[in-house]
Amino acid sequence: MDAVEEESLKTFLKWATKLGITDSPEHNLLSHSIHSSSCLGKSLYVSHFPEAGGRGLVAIRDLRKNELILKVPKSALMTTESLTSNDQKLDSCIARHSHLSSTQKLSVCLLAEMGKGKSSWWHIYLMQLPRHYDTLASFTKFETQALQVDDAIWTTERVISKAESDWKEACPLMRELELKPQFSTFKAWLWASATVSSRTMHVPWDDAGCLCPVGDFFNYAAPGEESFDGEEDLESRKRDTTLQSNFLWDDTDSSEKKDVEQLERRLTDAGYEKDVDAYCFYARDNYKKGEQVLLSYGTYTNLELLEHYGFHLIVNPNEKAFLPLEADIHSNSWPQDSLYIQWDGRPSFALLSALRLWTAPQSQRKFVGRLAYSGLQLSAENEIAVMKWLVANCHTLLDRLPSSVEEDVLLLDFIDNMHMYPIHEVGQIPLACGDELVSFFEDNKLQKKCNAVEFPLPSKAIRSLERWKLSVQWRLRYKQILVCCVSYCKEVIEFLSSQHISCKKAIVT
Ligand SMILES: C[S@@+](CC[C@H](N)C(=O)[O-])C[C@H]1O[C@@H](n2cnc3c(N)ncnc32)[C@H](O)[C@@H]1O
Repeated sequence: MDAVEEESLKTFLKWATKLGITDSPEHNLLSHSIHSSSCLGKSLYVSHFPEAGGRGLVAIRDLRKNELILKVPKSALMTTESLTSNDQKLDSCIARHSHLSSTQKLSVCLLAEMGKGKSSWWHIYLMQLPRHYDTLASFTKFETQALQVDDAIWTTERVISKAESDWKEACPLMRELELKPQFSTFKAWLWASATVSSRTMHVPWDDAGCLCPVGDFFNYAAPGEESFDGEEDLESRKRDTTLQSNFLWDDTDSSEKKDVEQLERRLTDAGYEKDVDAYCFYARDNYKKGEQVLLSYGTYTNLELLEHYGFHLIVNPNEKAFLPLEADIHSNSWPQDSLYIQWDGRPSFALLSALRLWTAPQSQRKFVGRLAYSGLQLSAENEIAVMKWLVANCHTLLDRLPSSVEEDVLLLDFIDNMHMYPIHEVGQIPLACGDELVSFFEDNKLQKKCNAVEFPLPSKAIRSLERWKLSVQWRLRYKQILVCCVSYCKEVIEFLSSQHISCKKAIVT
């Protein structure tokens, strides 16, 4: 953090203190000195975590799981309501455009507030917001194609066109508000909508949520990593629930459902609490002094994290790799989005069950249906056929993609070290993904005389490089899951085949 950023952070933390934001919430808010120079310093402080989210919050003492560690009063939350209540013109214009979604309205309010510059009551907070984001909506065509997997490319294209149509719909409102031209461009819209998407927190009175100063410094940890007090993990509980509600036990005990609901609620470590009129944040785990304190924003796959937050995780227990499936595999009963390969390479409960049933002879399907839906193997032959189907389909998919795992690893290594080369002769770069690299240079208009590229790259190209890297990392992770699935299936085949042989031997002898 440079001196200017440090000064700006200090000013912000002092401003936040005056609003009653505190990391020592056990003390009465009123007794907490509003003359203190920082609202942090008792439990948390702002720090930098280059490998885990950049700016974030560090524990400055040991924290206990479930301990209340931050409280942000309602008066410090930025919402459409709070922004319009101080601005009559904004209020009446928004009211005339009631057809816009709540996120469109909050995005416009945010741009209107930015347009006020230093005269905005929120100016000090607005200066703390990132200047740009890497969410999918900001991906160029080149960066989108770099995802390689059709589903991911389609999702990105859909997200980009949704952002464009949202902006076009909001343009008449922004014209009415007479926003300065730079605050009503598509680029400005992308910034505002990414701010809303990546930083808002749920509040019960507005679907768009709220911007929560200081609370929005928490970086993300995926739910599913921590233990649920010795209970089985949520995914398996959820799977059970899906199974129960869809097929076999429609008369599920409602206490069972409540139990799962309760577990789901505990996925959120923060929430608006009406009785104290404040947003309250609880430690999701025990933290040692010096550790980054994280928050779970919800359960997301890596593509969803990219879409809403502009990052993804190397290890994400909620990651899913989808395979193209023939219609009759899922037509039976399972929702299509439950049929995937898990982050560890194992087929999901539903995919395994659907494949077992689909692989069984047509005449036996009715008879073995109950077994399959209960998650049981139908027979060793059936299981081997399922595993072989998975191996073959993973291979087909991997072969169809333009680059291999090894090539992606080399490319990422090259991207990371690019800055170390003073000048590149593009034609001489010995990389399997050389064509892609040339496209990156062309896309960013970086080629100069004699095909050479000058470093350091301009800042626009550096940002594009970051997004390209996110795409390559994403597709690499996808391929690694398929590779893990192949290994897993081969192990199962080997195990079942050896058992089958020893069984036959036992019968013969
Ligand atoms: C609510 S903000 C968290 C604070 C943010 N780092 C900041 O500087 O303001 C969410 C953003 O932080 C980043 N982020 C959060 N958790 C992350 C993680 N585990 N890995 C990488 N980036 C993360 C992403 O850019 C995301 O959009």
